[in-house]
Amino acid sequence: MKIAVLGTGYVGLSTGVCLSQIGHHVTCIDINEQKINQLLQGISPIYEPGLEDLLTANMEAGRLHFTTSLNEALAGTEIIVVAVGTPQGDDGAADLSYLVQAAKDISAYITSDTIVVIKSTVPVGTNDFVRKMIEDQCGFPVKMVSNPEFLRQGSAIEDTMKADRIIIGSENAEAAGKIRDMYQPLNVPVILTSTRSAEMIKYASNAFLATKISYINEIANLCEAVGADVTDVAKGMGKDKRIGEAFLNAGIGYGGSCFPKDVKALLHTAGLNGVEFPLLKETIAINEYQRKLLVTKAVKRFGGLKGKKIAMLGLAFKPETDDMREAPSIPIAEELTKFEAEVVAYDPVATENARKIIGDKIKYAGSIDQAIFEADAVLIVTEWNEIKGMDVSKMVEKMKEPIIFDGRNCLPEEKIRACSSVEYYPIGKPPIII
Ligand SMILES: NC(=O)C1=CN([C@@H]2O[C@H](COP(=O)(O)OP(=O)(O)OC[C@H]3O[C@@H](n4cnc5c(N)ncnc54)[C@H](O)[C@@H]3O)[C@@H](O)[C@H]2O)C=CC1
Ligand SMILES: O=C(O)[C@H]1O[C@H](OP(=O)(O)OP(=O)(O)OC[C@H]2O[C@@H](n3ccc(=O)[nH]c3=O)[C@H](O)[C@@H]2O)[C@H](O)[C@@H](O)[C@@H]1O
Repeated sequence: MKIAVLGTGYVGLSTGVCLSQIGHHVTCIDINEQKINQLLQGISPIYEPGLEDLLTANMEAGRLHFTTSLNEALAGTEIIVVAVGTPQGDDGAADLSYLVQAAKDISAYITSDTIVVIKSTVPVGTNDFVRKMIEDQCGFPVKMVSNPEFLRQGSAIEDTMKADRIIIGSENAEAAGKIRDMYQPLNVPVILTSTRSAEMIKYASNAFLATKISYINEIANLCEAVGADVTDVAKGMGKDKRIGEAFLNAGIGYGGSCFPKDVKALLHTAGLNGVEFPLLKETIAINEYQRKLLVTKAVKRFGGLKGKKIAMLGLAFKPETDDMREAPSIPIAEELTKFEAEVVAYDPVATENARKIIGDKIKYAGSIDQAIFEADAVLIVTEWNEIKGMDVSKMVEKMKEPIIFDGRNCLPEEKIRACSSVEYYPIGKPPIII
């Protein structure tokens, strides 16, 4: 099939690469010339394991193309997949301005046979609204399909090629069937729904996962108060198949480009429709509290942070990505500087992106050793393998005081116990003090 993908972010690129990998001819288009120039050289503009290899292989095989030209991408194409950003607007609602522009862009090129697939995460009713917009401009009925994406950054390719399910929402059975055929080589279970249900499935899934995280974080806070261990509690809960083990890692709250904005957008949709949804309000409130928890703990331990050298290990919102959108490291750095601490941060790949957001109110180190040298405390913010694998006994020897606040519960207990002197404060577990 001949397919065009609008947007070369995490979703557009992963979709383009995976559809070409299963034999389709795909042209990806972006308004960002710099991204397209990089892609034309076979360079991925984002850090995503495995992406660049598949990108270059499919380009060399002649199945994957990149352009900034609407005409080149859209003329004569059978399927147009829209994967542009839908960031958070000022009022918490999804900002649909990129989508509206994309709809205007494509309406000049589509025919009555073209299928328009919206893969971006969009509020319920958006497919109907976009269809009307395009139909008003082109003057014939348009075949729309809602096909939300469920990939995670850091495992985008694996998640796309081996998805748990593919949601195809459409009021047009022929269009839905064609999109099912498009994905057929992936051999993944397909669920056919209305467009509105498909749109809702995406938000309901993300909000549920975010709520699961806030729930375990609240249990963690209670575990600390009563002397229980949240890791054991989560393990014990997760073995119940009705609960499941995934997304029960307590920590410093969820971040990233989607959970924070999607939970708020769903709450906004609820409000517009007269549904209060207090559960989601609590999910957000718990997350806000959790994001600052490491600083709260450090302030409690030291009685104040003025002049203390604090090493932040990890900046990206999660490992295996250089994405800093809504990363907990941002409010943590802000809080630490508010308390006049001297902050030195290290991240294996996200430093450049972090510098653009956090700026020079903190220092950036080129290695873990540099960051922790003579530090009064270490705050573990992202559980990169390099950070999990550190030699903790050697590390604490280089610090002024051997104090560690582990926001991801990622350092193995035996490594802590092997230290001759340490104060280790995890989340939702008793501290280890030697
Ligand atoms: N990042 C993720 O892990 C996931 C994101 N999503 C959703 O997918 C959508 C896209 O997300 P990301 O890929 O992270 O976005 P992104 O912000 O990384 O990339 C979006 C791209 O679209 C381009 N763009 C904007 N307007 C355009 C137009 N008119 N024509 C062509 N290109 C245009 C931008 O230049 C940018 O390169 C969002 O709705 C997001 O909520 C869904 C699942 C996972
Ligand atoms: O809509 C989206 O953009 C995507 O959002 C998330 O994917 P992603 O944001 O890439 O990353 P996750 O692995 O879900 O982690 C999100 C945040 O939750 C945190 N988290 C995750 C799991 C957990 O047990 N505990 C926890 O604190 C992570 O540290 C991270 O900050 C969803 O997992 C994807 O299914 C969805 O497609």
